[in-house]
Amino acid sequence: MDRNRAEEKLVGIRDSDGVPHLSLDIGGTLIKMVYFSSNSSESTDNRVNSSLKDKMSTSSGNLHYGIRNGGLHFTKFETSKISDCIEFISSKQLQHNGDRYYAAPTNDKNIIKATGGGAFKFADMFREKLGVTLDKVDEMDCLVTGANFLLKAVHHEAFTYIDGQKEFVQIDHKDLYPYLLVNIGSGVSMIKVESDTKFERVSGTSVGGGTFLGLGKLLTNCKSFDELLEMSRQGNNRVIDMLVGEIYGGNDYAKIGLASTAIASSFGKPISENKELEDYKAEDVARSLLRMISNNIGQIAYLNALHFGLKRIIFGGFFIRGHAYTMDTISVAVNFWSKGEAKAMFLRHEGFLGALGAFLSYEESGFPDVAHQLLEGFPQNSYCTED
Ligand SMILES: Nc1ncnc2c1ncn2[C@@H]1O[C@H](COP(=O)(O)OP(=O)(O)O)[C@@H](O)[C@H]1O
Ligand SMILES: CC(C)(COP(=O)(O)O)[C@@H](O)C(=O)NCCC(=O)O
Repeated sequence: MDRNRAEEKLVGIRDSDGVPHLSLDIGGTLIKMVYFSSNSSESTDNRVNSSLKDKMSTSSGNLHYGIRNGGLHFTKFETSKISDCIEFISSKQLQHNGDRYYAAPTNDKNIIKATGGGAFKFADMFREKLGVTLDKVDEMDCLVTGANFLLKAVHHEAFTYIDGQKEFVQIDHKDLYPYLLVNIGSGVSMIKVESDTKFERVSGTSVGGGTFLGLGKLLTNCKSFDELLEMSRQGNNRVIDMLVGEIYGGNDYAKIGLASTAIASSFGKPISENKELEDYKAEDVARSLLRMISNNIGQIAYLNALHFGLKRIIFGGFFIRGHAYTMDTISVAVNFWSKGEAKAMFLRHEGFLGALGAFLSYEESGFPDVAHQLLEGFPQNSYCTED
C-alpha cells in the first residue's frame, strides 16, 4: 500500500491500543498464526471456543504469552483443515484488523497480512468466508524479517544443542550478519542473510519435513507427526541403517575418518535381510528416517555455509519442534562436516518466523510501532503457557 494513503487512513484511529490483531503463514503442511487478544475478547472467546480449541493443532508448539491487556499467541492449524482455522478467526473476530485504524469503509478495511503459498491458494476462500483480503507478503522476506527480529530483540531466543545440552546464545547485534538461515518446513529453503535488508535464497531441498511425515506415514502407519516423533524417540536406527563397521568387518575406516559406528548407508540393512516391512519395528524405521533426513539437511546446510563462507547456521521451521534427537543429529552433522568450524543454532520460535515477518510488515502499511508492540508481548514482559 502507498505510504501516504496508509497515513491518510490512520487519521481514523479510535484508541491508543494500536496493534494489528493477526497475521498468517499458510504453508504446505501447517498454518501458523500470530495474534493479539485483549482481556475482554479472551473472556468472550473462552465461552465460544471450547470445541474449536480441540481443532487447533493440539500438538505442542502453540505458545501463549500473557500480558497486561491480554495476550500474544502463536498458534498452528493443519493446512488441510483450513476451515477450522477460518472458524477460529471468525469466533475470535480476529478478522477485524483494520476496524480501529481505518477511517473510511473501504474495501481494504479488513486486510490480513499473510505469507506462504496458501496466501495465494486460499485468498478466495478467506474473501468468501470472512470477507477479508489477504495482503500477500513474500515468504522469504517474512522468514528473514522474522528471524532477524527474534535474533535481535528477543532474549534467550537462539541456542545451540550439543551432547544433550541446550545453551542459549545472545548474539551481539553488530555481529549477527552474515548467517545462513535454513528453514525446514514441508521443503527446505536456505537463505544467506547479509544485513537487515540484504538476503538471497541460495539453495533448498525438497527432502524436508514433508518428506519425513509423508514417508513416515507410509512406512509406519502413524497418524500424526507427534506419533511419528514419539516412535522415533523409542527406536534404534542401527536395525535399519547399514553401518561402516558392518561393511568393514567391525573396523573403523580410519583413513577417511569414518568410525565403525557411522552410518554408511541409510536404510541399507534391509537389502541383505530377507524381511518384509512388517518384520521391522515401526519405531526403528521412524528413527532411521528422522536421522536420514536431519543428517542430509545438516550436510547440505553445511556445504552451503562453506561455499558462502558463513560460520553461523540458524535452523528454523516446524520440522525441528524442539525435538532433542532432531537437533542433536543436525548439530552433529554440521560439526562433523565442518570439522568443528561451523555451529548449528536453533530458535525457540522456530516455526513462526514467517508469521512474525508478516506481522511486522503491518508497519509498512502505516500501522505505527508494530515491532515495539510485538516486543511488549514477548517473554521478558510476559508469562508463557504452552499447549
Ligand atoms: N503438528 C504437526 N502436524 C504436521 N506436521 C508437523 C507438525 N509439527 C511439526 N510438523 C513438521 O513440520 C513440517 C511443517 O513445517 P512448517 O515450518 O510449518 O512448514 P510449512 O510452512 O511447509 O507448513 C511438517 O512437514 C512436519 O514435518
Ligand atoms: C516451495 C517452498 C518455498 C514452500 O515453503 P514451505 O511451505 O515448504 O515452508 C519450500 O517447500 C521449498 O523451498 N522447497 C524446496 C524446493 C527446492 O529448492 O528444491
